[in-house]
Amino acid sequence: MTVPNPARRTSPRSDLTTPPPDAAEPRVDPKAELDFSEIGDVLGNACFGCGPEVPHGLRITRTGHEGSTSYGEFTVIPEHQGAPGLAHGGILAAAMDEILGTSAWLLGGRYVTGRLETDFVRPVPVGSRVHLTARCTGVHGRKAYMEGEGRIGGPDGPVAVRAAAVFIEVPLEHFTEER
Ligand SMILES: CCCCCCCC/C=C\CCCCCCCC(=O)SCCNC(=O)CCNC(=O)[C@H](O)C(C)(C)COP(=O)(O)OP(=O)(O)OC[C@H]1O[C@@H](n2cnc3c(N)ncnc32)[C@H](O)[C@@H]1OP(=O)(O)O
Repeated sequence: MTVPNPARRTSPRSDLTTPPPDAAEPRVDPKAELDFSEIGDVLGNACFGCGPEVPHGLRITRTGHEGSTSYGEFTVIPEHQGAPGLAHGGILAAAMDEILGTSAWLLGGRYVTGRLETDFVRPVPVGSRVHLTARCTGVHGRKAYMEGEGRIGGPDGPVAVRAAAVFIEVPLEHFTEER
């Protein structure tokens, strides 16, 4: 098994996903917390990240949140493989997108991913339970700066993936207008 080189940098952040010096501290909207599951129900459960019955989906379970920090879990199934026996990197990036997005939506706006940066730190075997954590590191205008990680086997397990992102706040029409 490949082990991460401890001398390697441990943050995936580029300048584009680093909050500017005048970014505001994230403030969670208590109403967003209350309405959170309701919004999900209204939009249906077809989400590849969190839909509980999506065939071969990630079926991420949101296990809680504290401030802008949110937690989730999923199990890597054979259909998530890239190399034999190991999770596909795109699957892990999708999982990070989902948990980072969850933390962004806790801020109270409607957010979409503008940029997602990912470090794949160690391979994730099929059958692994991956524990996801995300948080907001700053807000600047419509941009919410996010970071998070996925750990194997438990909340204190070894880090397998780290991500940093910018989510952009969009109006409702982003989702409803005809294309
Ligand atoms: C999302 C689903 C929600 C379901 C709700 C359920 C309830 C909640 C439950 C659960 C939580 C949700 C979990 C979801 C997780 C998955 C999220 C996804 O995968 S979202 C899909 C992928 N992303 C797209 O499809 C975006 C496609 N792109 C666009 O639509 C546009 O490009 C957009 C909106 C991102 C920006 O376009 P503009 O025209 O509105 O705005 P401009 O002026 O270009 O940018 C505004 C600011 O953002 C910066 N910006 C834009 N793109 C950037 C980028 N790629 N990197 C860095 N900065 C960027 C710009 O530099 C600008 O900054 P300056 O205000 O000037 O300082």
